[in-house]
Amino acid sequence: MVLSNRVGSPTRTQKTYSAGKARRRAVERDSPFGGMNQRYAGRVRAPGDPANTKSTRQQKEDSFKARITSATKEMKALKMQKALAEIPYSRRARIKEGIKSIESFRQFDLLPKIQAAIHEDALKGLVDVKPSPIQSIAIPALLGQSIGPFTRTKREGFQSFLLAAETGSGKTLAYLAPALDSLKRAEAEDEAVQAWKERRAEAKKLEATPKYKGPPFDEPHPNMARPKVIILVPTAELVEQVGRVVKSLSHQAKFMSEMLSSNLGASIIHRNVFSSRGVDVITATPHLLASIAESDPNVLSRVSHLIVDEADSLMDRSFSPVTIEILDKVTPSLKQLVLCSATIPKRLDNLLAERFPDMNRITTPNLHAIPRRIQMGVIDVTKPPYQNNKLLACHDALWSIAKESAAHEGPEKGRTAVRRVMVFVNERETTQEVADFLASKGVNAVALHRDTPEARQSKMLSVFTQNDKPTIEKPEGTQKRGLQNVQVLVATDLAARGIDTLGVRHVVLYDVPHSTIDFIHRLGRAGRMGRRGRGIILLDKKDRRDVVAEVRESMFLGQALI
Ligand SMILES: Nc1ncnc2c1ncn2[C@@H]1O[C@H](COP(=O)(O)OP(=O)(O)OP(=O)(O)O)[C@@H](O)[C@H]1O
Repeated sequence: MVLSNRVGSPTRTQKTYSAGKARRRAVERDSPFGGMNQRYAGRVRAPGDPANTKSTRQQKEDSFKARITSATKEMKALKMQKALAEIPYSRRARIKEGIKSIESFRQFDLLPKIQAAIHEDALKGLVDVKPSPIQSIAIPALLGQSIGPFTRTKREGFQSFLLAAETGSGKTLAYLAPALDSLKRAEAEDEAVQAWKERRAEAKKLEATPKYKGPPFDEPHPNMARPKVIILVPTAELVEQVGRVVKSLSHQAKFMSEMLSSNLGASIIHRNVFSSRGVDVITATPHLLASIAESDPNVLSRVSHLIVDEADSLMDRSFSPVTIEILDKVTPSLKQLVLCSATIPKRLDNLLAERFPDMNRITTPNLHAIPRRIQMGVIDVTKPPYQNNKLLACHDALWSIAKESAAHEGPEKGRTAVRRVMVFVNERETTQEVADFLASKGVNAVALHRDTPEARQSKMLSVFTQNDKPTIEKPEGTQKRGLQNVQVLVATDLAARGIDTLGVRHVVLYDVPHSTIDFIHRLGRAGRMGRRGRGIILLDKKDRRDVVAEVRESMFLGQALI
């Protein structure tokens, strides 16, 4: 018995069979049904194609690459309504390289008082402060300084910019610092304001003397009710949030700011904006500002900087008429228009290309990618023990968060950290249903939606925006007690845009979001500015598993969603 040394080679029958198979395949490929039921989309080469002369190895490599690209394209085409504009990876790499050279805010041509306000007020308490990627690119570009990946932009008419960066990446400071810098420089050159300041300083000195009996200084400020910088945001909460940052910078940088939202009563708005004090910066919702401008057109007569934060919302169908109306009114005096957003939906992309073809688009390398520091887990609600009971699954998700927190020994013995969790749903009605169910199980849960009174909305959200680390006495034993250390806000997309939820590490996606844009905004409430975060998504039978799988894969690979 001798073993054959040709055991690896195909037999004659096998050879004939393979040749036949190859021939049949070639015929099928050219038939009207060619290309169907194939594992990979192949490429039929015509005789004489230069690719035929490539080495076998090269051909194999090419076909592998083609297979991967076509498989990825096919997969991407399947999903998510292709809602987001695509940004080529070559451009992202170029920007990433440019950012490396920026290590400190001191590298920017910002006035010393603005630098001081950033370090000592806006980012107070943080050590080793470094500009975030969007700040590294946007601040020099808006200042017209040639450092980083963007070169100096041309200055004629008004300049327009789009700042697009991930959620929680410091966009507010990226647009505020250059706008305030420009405001202070213009003020230094404004003779009327300087003369008024001198007169006021003298009058104040006089008023401080004990013998002075005359009237107090009440000469109107030259900028009375005529702001130079306007920041538009979509909701009253954001007016307060952004307005607070502006106010914090105003102490050192010395300017006057106001907030306009329906949360503040109409009389307060009237008293503040039309008082004899000047106002330099206004943070407002578009509708309120437009209605004030209607009664007094002078309000918008000297605006040099218009900032549209959350531009993907403010340029959508419901807001865009009023946003554009304000833009048209400020255009004669405008120097810079800045649109700011965490996502560039295709619709916004097209609108900008049409209306502002010369817009400077400033995007970060990781735009549209959910950071890898956010983990996402999935609970399949169709499986036991849930049997399509989503409410139960949501309760269990919170239970696992509570347990994880209780297991973590905090700095104080016998105490456990309180976890603030945001649960996002698609429909307003579901918020109350979920909150009521959780409350019936002893969870501290509240519902927030468009019908919640605005003052109450702010109060609810304020718990989740605090950057503190509350603790409670460590619960023992029963499940009910275990859930005392979670605080839950059940909300619609209303709470998903722009709110700086620094106190949130966990987000539960009760419903699968309608688009990648909503995925980005909702998951973006956790893991802000370099922090870690966790998302849990509940999948029921009507949900698109392929979409969720793809989002998870993109998150794992650190790739942009489309
Ligand atoms: N350079 C920095 N270093 C550390 N923290 C920063 C820096 N810049 C801003 N922050 C902090 O990061 C947090 C998020 O900033 P901000 O709200 O501006 O993010 P955003 O990009 O506007 O988010 P969103 O897209 O959700 O609106 C804030 O609490 C802010 O104080």
